[in-house]
Amino acid sequence: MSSRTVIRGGLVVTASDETHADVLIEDGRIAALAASATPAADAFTADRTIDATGKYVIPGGVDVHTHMELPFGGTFASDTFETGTRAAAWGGTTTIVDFAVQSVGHSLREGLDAWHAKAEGNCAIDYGFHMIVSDVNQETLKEMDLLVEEGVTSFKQFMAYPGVFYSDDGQILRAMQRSAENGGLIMMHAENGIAIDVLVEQALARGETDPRYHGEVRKALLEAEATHRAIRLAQVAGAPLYVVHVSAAEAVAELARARDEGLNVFGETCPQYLFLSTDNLAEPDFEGAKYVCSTPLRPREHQARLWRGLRTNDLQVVSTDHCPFCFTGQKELGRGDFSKIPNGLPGVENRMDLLHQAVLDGHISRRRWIEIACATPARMFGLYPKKGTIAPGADADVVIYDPHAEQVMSAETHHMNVDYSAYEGRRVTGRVETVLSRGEPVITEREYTGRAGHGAYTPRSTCQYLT
Ligand SMILES: NC(=O)NCCC(=O)O
Ligand SMILES: [Zn+2]
Ligand SMILES: [Zn+2]
Repeated sequence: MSSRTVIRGGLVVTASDETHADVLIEDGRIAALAASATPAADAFTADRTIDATGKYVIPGGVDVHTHMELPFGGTFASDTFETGTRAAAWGGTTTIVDFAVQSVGHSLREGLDAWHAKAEGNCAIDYGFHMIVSDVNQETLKEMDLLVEEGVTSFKQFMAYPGVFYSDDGQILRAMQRSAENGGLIMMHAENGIAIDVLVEQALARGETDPRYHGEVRKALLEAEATHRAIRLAQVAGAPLYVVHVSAAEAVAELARARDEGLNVFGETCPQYLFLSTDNLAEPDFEGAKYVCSTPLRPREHQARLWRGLRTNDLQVVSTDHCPFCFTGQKELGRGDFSKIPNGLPGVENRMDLLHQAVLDGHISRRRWIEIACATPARMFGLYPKKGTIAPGADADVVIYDPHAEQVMSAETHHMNVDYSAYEGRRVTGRVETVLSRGEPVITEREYTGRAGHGAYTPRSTCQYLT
């Protein structure tokens, strides 16, 4: 039986437009938009009406960098696909793209199957997968072609974490050459991990064991150097490149230079680099461990360059790199040795709100908010226009957003399965009120009305952002 919902009276904000319009949803998709209070809109009939007067009607967020249940440093990221996707919905995100992991000595297929098994039947919102390639060999390269065909069209490689996820330059070049042929997009963790490991060893030998040394050894110059090297390897391979979790001003400069040269090089940053800094890493009593992630938080001065990059489109996407570890029992593994603190921050629930606050603070425009958090990530990873916009034919992944509601971020009230908030006590204006995923209410006026298993695996086409 056909079901129809109409959202009336809101300001519909997409990456390209802001219009007071009513939105008609039919069978899980956007059926039509019409200017509010006009005969065309009044003609919309529906089983359910949502009053969005005074609110924004925005596309559901697309977070293309999450790590639910990631094994790391002898433990696992604390959000499962069930808890993590529920929290994402609370924060106005309706699609995640998570990272399936190939372990060294195993195939891509084994890794992908394992991640499908973790996610299937458990997600509240739609999801797709990138593939972490940890072991580039002839078989892996062939498998990359098959994965692209079946909708896993992006591959993460690491210039960091020697002995775990690390690929050397030859392996990176080979994977890039393959992606130049098969249409895949290489996502790069750009830090010189070999040099960093030397600095880690030297710091520990000097007795520098506190969390703040994590930030000191993972130098901005070593992020910039790796970013430069990745760009030039991609150029030699004739492949596009997407650099993940960019945090250093010097790395943004490398991306900007390459883009000025006309290369298909893209960059993502994350809220933690825009809103947090080495001040957090230096918090006493081991509290700084809460902020250990890689690339690391940087001194506050880097933030202005990141915001500028977002405005000038030298950075195109803000995703979360959501990779939560509880302070108790997980981050504590690194007491007395910062290199044993599991790397990662929680944030899947906070991204849309923090970026809305950035609109209010004058860093970005309202449409740019939607562009970097919804539309471009969808385009970059082959999900557009099904995801990332509000237009006829798109999935009805829609958020009713109250731009005036005040909230204080806190672990007391968040829904992520982690015992601290990286933004504890931060006041922001703006809050998600209602969330639809393919027309189904997941959050209804700040009550969870979704269900594990509603979220569907979403195969992706290749990158739609190439020039
Ligand atoms: N970023 C981080 O610290 N943890 C997750 C793994 C990664 O993205 O490198
Ligand atoms: Zn990474
Ligand atoms: Zn990550």
